[in-house]
Amino acid sequence: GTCCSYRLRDALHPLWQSPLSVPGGTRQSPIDIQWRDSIFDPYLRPLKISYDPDTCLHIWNNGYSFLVEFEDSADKSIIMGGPLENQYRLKQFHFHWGAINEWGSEHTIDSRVYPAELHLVHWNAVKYESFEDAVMEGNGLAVIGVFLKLGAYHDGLQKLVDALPAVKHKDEIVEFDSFDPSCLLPSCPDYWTYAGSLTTPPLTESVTWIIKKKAIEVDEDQLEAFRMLLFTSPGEEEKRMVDNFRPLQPLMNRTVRSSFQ
Ligand SMILES: NS(=O)(=O)c1c(F)c(F)c(S(=O)(=O)CCO)c(N[C@H]2CCc3ccccc32)c1F
Ligand SMILES: [Zn+2]
Repeated sequence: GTCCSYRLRDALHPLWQSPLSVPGGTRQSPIDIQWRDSIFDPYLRPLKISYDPDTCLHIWNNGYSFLVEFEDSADKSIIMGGPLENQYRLKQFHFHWGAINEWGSEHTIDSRVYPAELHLVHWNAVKYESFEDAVMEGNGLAVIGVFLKLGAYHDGLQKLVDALPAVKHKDEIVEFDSFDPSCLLPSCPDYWTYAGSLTTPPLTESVTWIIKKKAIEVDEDQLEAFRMLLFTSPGEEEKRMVDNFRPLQPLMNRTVRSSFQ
């Protein structure tokens, strides 16, 4: 029956590329966000997001996920406000997803798992010279997380979905232009925020996480398109790119703040 295959699936599902836990880590990600334990912070400002579609460079399968990278040599695609002291530049966005719709997101809300999660990765270009420097600093990065749930077809996502066959294998890359990722954000401004880490190597504790309360809806075919990507290079034995999420990490001595009551 399906139940045992789930258990089997769970037991077999490959550990995400990063170690389960980081020795000495006190602010690791992802976490389960308990809505009732989050604290409304009236001093949290609205998040200001301004992306320039002309900074969009290419879409790339790097063997972990597929990502869309942006030209970040100027303050063209930026976020500010919210919990952030400075302006952060968009570097890339990528997704995490499961082999089936029952799991796939990295963060969870009251233990609810979503089939996928979008991450928009930004770096503090006011304080640091480069993304690589910012990755090592406590206030270096800001990642916006958006949950994807099964529902209506998502028009904005389709341009990405249509490009995926061209990056089926690891290290395939294609030009991708004039895409504005704000079309992937829910219209509701509400978010949670907490101090965390990258969820892939180098797992540095340099991320201010901003997790949107509202999920965006995508349809089954769009989710399935993610699952036809491969972790493997051409010529290697094919391994489907699925379950590329890190397990939940302990909250330890952290508070999750909400921008809403
Ligand atoms: N969930 S997450 O937001 O922590 C996160 C990822 F999950 C993820 F897969 C990637 S990656 O670029 O695809 C793989 C390399 O780490 C990055 N990329 C970042 C991490 C390190 C690094 C170095 C250069 C460019 C981008 C990144 C990432 F920030
Ligand atoms: Zn991610």
